[in-house]
Amino acid sequence: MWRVARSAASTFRRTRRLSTAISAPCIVHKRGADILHDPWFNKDTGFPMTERDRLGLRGLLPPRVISFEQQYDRFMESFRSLEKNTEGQPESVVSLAKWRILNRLHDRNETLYYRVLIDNIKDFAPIIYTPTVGLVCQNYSGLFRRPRGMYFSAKDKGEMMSMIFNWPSTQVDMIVLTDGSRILGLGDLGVQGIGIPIGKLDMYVAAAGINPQRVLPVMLDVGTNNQKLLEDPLSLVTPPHSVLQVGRRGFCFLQDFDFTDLGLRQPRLEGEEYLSIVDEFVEAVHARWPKAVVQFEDFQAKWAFETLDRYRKKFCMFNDDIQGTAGVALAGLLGTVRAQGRPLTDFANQKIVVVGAGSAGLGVLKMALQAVSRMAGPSADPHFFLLDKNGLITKDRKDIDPAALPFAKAHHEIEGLGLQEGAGLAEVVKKVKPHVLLGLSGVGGIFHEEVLRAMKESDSVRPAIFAMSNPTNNAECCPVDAFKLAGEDIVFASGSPFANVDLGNGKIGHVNQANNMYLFPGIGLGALLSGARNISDTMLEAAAECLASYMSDDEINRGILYPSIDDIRDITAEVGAAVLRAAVAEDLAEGHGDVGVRELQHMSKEETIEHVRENMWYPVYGPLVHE
Ligand SMILES: NC(=O)C1=CN([C@@H]2O[C@H](COP(=O)(O)OP(=O)(O)OC[C@H]3O[C@@H](n4cnc5c(N)ncnc54)[C@H](O)[C@@H]3O)[C@@H](O)[C@H]2O)C=CC1
Ligand SMILES: CC(=O)C(=O)O
Ligand SMILES: [Mg+2]
Repeated sequence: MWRVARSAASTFRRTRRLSTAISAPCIVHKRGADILHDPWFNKDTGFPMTERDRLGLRGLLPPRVISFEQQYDRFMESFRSLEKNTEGQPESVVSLAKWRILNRLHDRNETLYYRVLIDNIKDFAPIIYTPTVGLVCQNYSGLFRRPRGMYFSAKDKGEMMSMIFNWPSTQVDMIVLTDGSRILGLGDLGVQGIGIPIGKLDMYVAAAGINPQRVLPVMLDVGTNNQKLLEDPLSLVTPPHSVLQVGRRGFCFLQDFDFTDLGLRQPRLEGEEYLSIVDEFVEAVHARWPKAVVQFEDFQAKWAFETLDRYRKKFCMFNDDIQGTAGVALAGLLGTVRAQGRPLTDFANQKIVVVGAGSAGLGVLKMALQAVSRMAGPSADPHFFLLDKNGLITKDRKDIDPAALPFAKAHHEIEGLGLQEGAGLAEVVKKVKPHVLLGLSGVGGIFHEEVLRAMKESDSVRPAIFAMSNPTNNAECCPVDAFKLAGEDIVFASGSPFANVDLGNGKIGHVNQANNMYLFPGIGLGALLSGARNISDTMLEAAAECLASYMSDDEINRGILYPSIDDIRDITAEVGAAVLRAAVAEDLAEGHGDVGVRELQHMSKEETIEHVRENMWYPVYGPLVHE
């Protein structure tokens, strides 16, 4: 059994879980074919005979009962043969074929789907999350088969309070919401952006053990400013050739695809009209599920900041691109200080060039500034340099974004370096000689040869290059170029996964994945289990510190800043516990379920971690009981 196991260690982990997993009975209000068509309850051929009798399934399935393990093996076999059969095909073709086989299982049998996802997270995260999820969003209207999640459009104004009750689950714990306006580095994809909340919530189930019956992906469709979607509803954002090639290989067929965009065909709402839609949605959610945690995802910067300010004190919500990214980047930046053999307080002296002054870049700098102030006092003078598409941002910038103002350089700070307003990236890197170059620009390849070579002259013994933009093609540089041009001693991180680099002579250039996936599941889980009224900066700092301290000195010395994605449940349990404890300490916790605040207050750190672990859902076939 478990032929897919890649190592003895993972086989052991899986076997242990199998034998200790407790399968509580689950009440269903359906019978017969309705159960087979419901992915929450469907076990395919895995229904035991007693259950088939009890639920009116006898005769609706072939007679042989197939065990969960056999179903798992069969799925993995078909996945591996798909890999084999698509060898040599263009990468987009292979990725979409893999996404489709997983998506079909997701739509049919969630227990089996999440089990294969959890056990093979390293292989499957790049399919259900970045980078393939970007390709899926770009082609979403064509790939659409069954709805998943909820769609609230500008046309639903006045109806949302009743619409929210159309969702079939009585309890929802986690909601991921997008308006599709800035999907990864791919821009405005309108309603097609729904793939992102779905992918993020898959990570919530896999990493944080949120019960998939209690998650809700949401698309707020207020129109799109993507001319292609507006003007040419019969075309995809990317040409459908990849889909056609998959068809020729026999995995899907051209006639399967309906190339019609599925969203509102109108320009995006702006100003008060826009906000009134978001207000109505947030109030409807709060009315039905007052303790649900809401994650805002991939909103264009102006609305990302505005909605965060507007709701963060009123509801339990956070913006992943601003706040989750900031924590992951800060943890990585603290790791690079350790990798240089410096004490953590030296972070205050690091020269950091951030390229991209949007929701992510500004979020990172804001959190980094808070960290420097904690270390060196409020009068600390951090050495941060911020660039956007118009180059270095200084106080001379006309119409400067108020959110960027705290990081804009004054004339006297840069004149000694010979820099001025709007200086280009290569010039800034050559003159500043930064310890860290961090990209959150969404522009693929802007850390070009001249920039990377300039990093070789960094004042750091271990310069760090973070090319954090997603998906893969939007990364500011690839690791092979970074190690080749900036030197083998660099520390490297990217937002989407890349393979480690073979540097020859047995040396490996380690590629870290600096992605908010290491924090958002723990932030959401910790907030949920604490019953926090809202998500404070202290809770977010606790998450970042927990991630930063997770790695051993040996790993850090080898340039490994983040845990392996195989350990994502472990790190999420620790982050969740850190967030929970911070909420309790700050008096923001109200308890969750039958665990009240007093009980949470009395838990030690280890007990809190154990409590978080025990509350993680794990996919097993439990007995179904009809009511
Ligand atoms: N690794 C991770 O966990 C995360 C990665 N991201 C990625 O970061 C990227 C940016 O996201 P947001 O900040 O939300 O986008 P945004 O659209 O709010 O900001 C982009 C910024 O980049 C700047 N920019 C554009 N072209 C540039 C150029 N040629 N040179 C310098 N700056 C340039 C823009 O002026 C703007 O300030 C996206 O690709 C996204 O996928 C975002 C969140 C998390
Ligand atoms: C990872 C993520 O949240 C982004 O690229 O937007
Ligand atoms: Mg995002």
